Amino acid sequence: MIKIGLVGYGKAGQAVASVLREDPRFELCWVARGSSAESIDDLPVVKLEADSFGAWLDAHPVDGIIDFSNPQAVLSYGEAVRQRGIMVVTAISGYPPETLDYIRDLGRDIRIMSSPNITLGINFLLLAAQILRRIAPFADVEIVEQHFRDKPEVSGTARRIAEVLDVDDERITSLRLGGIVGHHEVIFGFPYQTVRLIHDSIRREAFGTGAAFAIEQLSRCATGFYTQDKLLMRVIREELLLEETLSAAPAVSLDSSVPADRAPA
Ligand SMILES: NC(=O)C1=CN([C@@H]2O[C@H](COP(=O)(O)OP(=O)(O)OC[C@H]3O[C@@H](n4cnc5c(N)ncnc54)[C@H](OP(=O)(O)O)[C@@H]3O)[C@@H](O)[C@H]2O)C=CC1
Ligand SMILES: O=C(O)C1=N[C@H](C(=O)O)C[C@H](O)C1
Repeated sequence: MIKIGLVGYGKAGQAVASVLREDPRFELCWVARGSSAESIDDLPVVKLEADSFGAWLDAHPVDGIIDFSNPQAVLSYGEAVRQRGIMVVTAISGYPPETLDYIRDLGRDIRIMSSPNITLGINFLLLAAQILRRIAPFADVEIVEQHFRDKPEVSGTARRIAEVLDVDDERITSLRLGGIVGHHEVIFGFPYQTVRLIHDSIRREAFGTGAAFAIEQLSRCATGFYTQDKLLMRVIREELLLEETLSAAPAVSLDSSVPADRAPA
């Protein structure tokens, strides 16, 4: 069982906590918050402060941390987890470049995954979009992202899509309306056809299942910096390799009277 500490218990963190608590592979041990240490249900809560977090980790040891707080938190817990070899899945979407550099540096000593969108659906869309971009670099590309009314910044997901497709952020259109959890659409404009790749996060629990996938995959990885699309590609590659191995395996006769090379396919 993987023991987890959750950093951030806001809109996303609460949904992630509910998914983790229902999954028998994990034990959610505690929550770190920014402003209060009031307990949540039966969960221990700590106010995240750099100078005391190491002692908290020693008293409340975990195998991994999942971060749905804000871009500053990793600067408060990074060295404490580095010293203890604790793996990290951070889902923060708006890291400044220097903080991303710090996270990559943490990857020299621990397993750490950082992705602006942790859903499996978006990371599959990223892989599909990159394939289409490679075979049709001449196509026009536009990106649409839609989120709940109060989301202040352009989605980190949209910026990541623009980055991997090598298109300018000016091709991103952002809409803010109602309670939309997260909608992303990549539109490829060809002369005589249009391809639309669309992903909708219907409920924030989608971020919980993505985080569960990430921390479980990360527990099988070597020390290093990872992204969710790389962890997903790792599983796809393993599956394809397994399929290739199985299909290349010689036919095996279960009937000793029939030579293996004559066994039915
Ligand atoms: N990668 C992905 O797939 C997703 C990423 N996100 C990202 O996750 C982040 C949080 O989103 P959302 O839940 O909507 O935001 P909220 O504002 O609802 O929640 C943020 C939470 O972080 C806590 N927090 C703030 N500072 C600290 C700190 N230093 N240490 C610990 N906790 C802290 C706050 O705790 P308190 O209330 O106690 O101050 C608050 O509860 C955003 O960056 C968002 O972009 C969100 C969804 C999906
Ligand atoms: O703030 C959110 O909620 C989300 N933020 C991420 C982003 O900025 O891309 C991911 C997801 O769309 C939800």
